[in-house]
Formats: sequence, C-alpha cells, structure tokens
Amino acid sequence: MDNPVIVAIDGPSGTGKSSTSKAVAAKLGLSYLDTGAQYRAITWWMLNNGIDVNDPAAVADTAGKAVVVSGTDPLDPQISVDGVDVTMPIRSQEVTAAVSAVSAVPEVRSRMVEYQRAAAASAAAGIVVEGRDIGTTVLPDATAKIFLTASAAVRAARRSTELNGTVSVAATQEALTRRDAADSGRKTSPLAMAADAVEVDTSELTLDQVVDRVVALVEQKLATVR
Ligand SMILES: Nc1ncnc2c1ncn2[C@@H]1O[C@H](COP(=O)(O)OP(=O)(O)OP(=O)(O)O)[C@@H](O)[C@H]1O
Ligand SMILES: Nc1ccn([C@@H]2O[C@H](COP(=O)(O)O)[C@@H](O)[C@H]2O)c(=O)n1
Repeated sequence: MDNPVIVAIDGPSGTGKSSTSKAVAAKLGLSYLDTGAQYRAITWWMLNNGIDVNDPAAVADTAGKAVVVSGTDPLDPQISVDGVDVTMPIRSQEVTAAVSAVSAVPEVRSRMVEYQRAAAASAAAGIVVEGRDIGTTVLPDATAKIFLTASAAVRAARRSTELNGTVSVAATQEALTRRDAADSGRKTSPLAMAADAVEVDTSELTLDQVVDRVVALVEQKLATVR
C-alpha cells in the first residue's frame, strides 16, 4: 500500500490557507487539519477562564488543562474544547487579537504539536495540514510543502469583503500585518517558509487557480516518490 500523503500548507494570515487546504483535501480524498483553529481554541479557553493571555507564565501554567479535539473532515471542520463546540466563537475579534500572544508560549506549542502529529499519524490516506510552522517544525518530512503568500493589500481587501465591509480595509490590513509580525518574530517555531517548500503567490490568482496549482504540485511530488 502507498504511504499516506502529507501536505503542509503554511503562510501569513489571510493568504488563502484554509480555503485552499480544504479544497485540496476534498479533491485528493485526504483529511484536513486547521492548526490555527487549535491555537484559537486554546486562546478562547484561556480568555473564557480568566487567564491573563499577556502573562506567558500564566499561559504556560494552564496550557495543559484544556482538551482540544479537532475534526478532520474538509467539508465540515469542527473543533471543541473540553467538549464545547467552539467552531464559531474562535473567529471572534477578541480571540484573533489574543492568539499570537498565546501561540508564542512554548508550552502551548508543544501541546498543540502533539495533537497535530497524532492527527497526521492517524490519517489513513493522508492529510492536508495548514498553519505557520508545519513544513519547518511539525511535519518536516511532509510529502509536499507549499508556502502561500499574497500582498497585504490584497489580503486585507479579501478579508474585508468576507466581513461584508464591517471592518475597513485599512484596519484589517493593520491587524493582519501586526499578527504576521508577532508570528514571524517569536522565538519558538516562528512563521517561516521551509527551505524545500514551493511558494505560491495568490495575489493575482482565483481560488480555483490556486487549488489547481497546489494539486498539480502534490501530484508532481507523488510521481517522484512513488
Ligand atoms: N485566491 C483567492 N482569490 C480570492 N479570494 C480568496 C482567495 N483565496 C482566499 N480567498 C478569500 O480570502 C479570505 C481569506 O482566506 P482564508 O481564510 O482561506 O485564508 P487563511 O490564510 O486561512 O487566513 P487566516 O490565516 O487568517 O486563517 C477568505 O475570504 C477567502 O474566501
Ligand atoms: N501552525 C500554526 C498555526 C497558527 N498559529 C497561530 O494561530 C493564529 C491563528 O491562526 P489562523 O491561521 O487561524 O489565522 C496565528 O496568528 C498564529 O499566532 C501558529 O502559531 N502556528
């Protein structure tokens, strides 16, 4: 039997990782894991339990207490913490503003990485895993590694459209640039492109074009290893 296919899709905020990863997984018949949702879920739990998310010692002390369970169906990705479905609440502005501080704490990362490697190991056909450090740290032996990029202006415009213009493009761009700087600047497994990843700039591409390009890259890789 063929080895499971592991696809790592990393990149800055709003470059299209989730949209692309779900579609690629569905097309290739693979599982799907949104690691950003896991960091958001533990952040939601900390905020909900009155933990000061700007106090790394308090975050580290409580990092092991929450049980995060991620679904891996690309057509219906769900996530829960301590049995509470948090699929929607983890997208709040409050969680988005706090998540980079929580994800920078090494104790949080080591727990999430355990979950992520376990999900990859148990995906029978294989899995598409999206995040910031999948190709560099979590799954360095992935079959294919993609690093999605797009200009900050394009990302902000797309996100603002998604939010029906309720947040201005300028404020959206400022927030995503700040989050990228925090994620790139942290000590433990920062946002970075793996040396053997292929960069795909999505600025001028439709989602369908990005998906086709990523599927082609995975198929090319598989042709060389199988
Ligand atoms: N190629 C594309 N063309 C147009 N819009 C796109 C494209 N890719 C993604 N989008 C849109 O851009 C927005 C951000 O996409 P998505 O949530 O997939 O990015 P992300 O990298 O997972 O973001 P985050 O890092 O914040 O989780 C969504 O509204 C999505 O529909
Ligand atoms: N592998 C990862 C994935 C995410 N993060 C952190 O989570 C935040 C939210 O991620 P989204 O993809 O949902 O936007 C992100 O800003 C990072 O702080 C991470 O550290 N590592």
